[in-house]
Amino acid sequence: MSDVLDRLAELLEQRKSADPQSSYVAKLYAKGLDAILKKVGEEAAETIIAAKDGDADQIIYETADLWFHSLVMLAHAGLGPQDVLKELARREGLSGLEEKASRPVE
Ligand SMILES: N=c1c2ncn([C@@H]3O[C@H](COP(=O)(O)OP(=O)(O)OP(=O)(O)O)[C@@H](O)[C@H]3O)c2ncn1[C@@H]1O[C@H](COP(=O)(O)O)[C@@H](O)[C@H]1O
Repeated sequence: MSDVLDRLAELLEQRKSADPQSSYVAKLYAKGLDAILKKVGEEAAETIIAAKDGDADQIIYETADLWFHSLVMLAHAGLGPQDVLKELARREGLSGLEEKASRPVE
């Protein structure tokens, strides 16, 4: 499934040189970092409301909006989904170590 994130990240890179009139993402880049962060904030709030309402379809829809705008924010910072996935993988390794460390010595 991370293929979807990689393909989207590549598209977001291409949009850095696209015409803002022809693309939502190019328009967002043209507006700048504050506009991108505003969208991340709005989508986070909409995701929270959807989760409170408990409607599964709406939770998925709003989370997709939040992930998408977070990917735009990462691309603006010269980063991508693989950077975040690497960090999660690193934590996965860490939690394994913590688990082992907390096991009683036999
Ligand atoms: N995944 C998305 C995606 N998710 C959400 N959105 C847009 O994000 C916006 C969500 O904002 P809102 O829900 O607040 O709706 P809105 O009121 O229309 O938005 P604003 O005008 O307030 O910004 C909508 O305009 C959606 O169209 C997306 N726009 C683009 N993509 C992907 O990005 C690719 C490149 O898009 P373009 O740059 O438009 O070609 C597309 O092929 C898609 O794969």
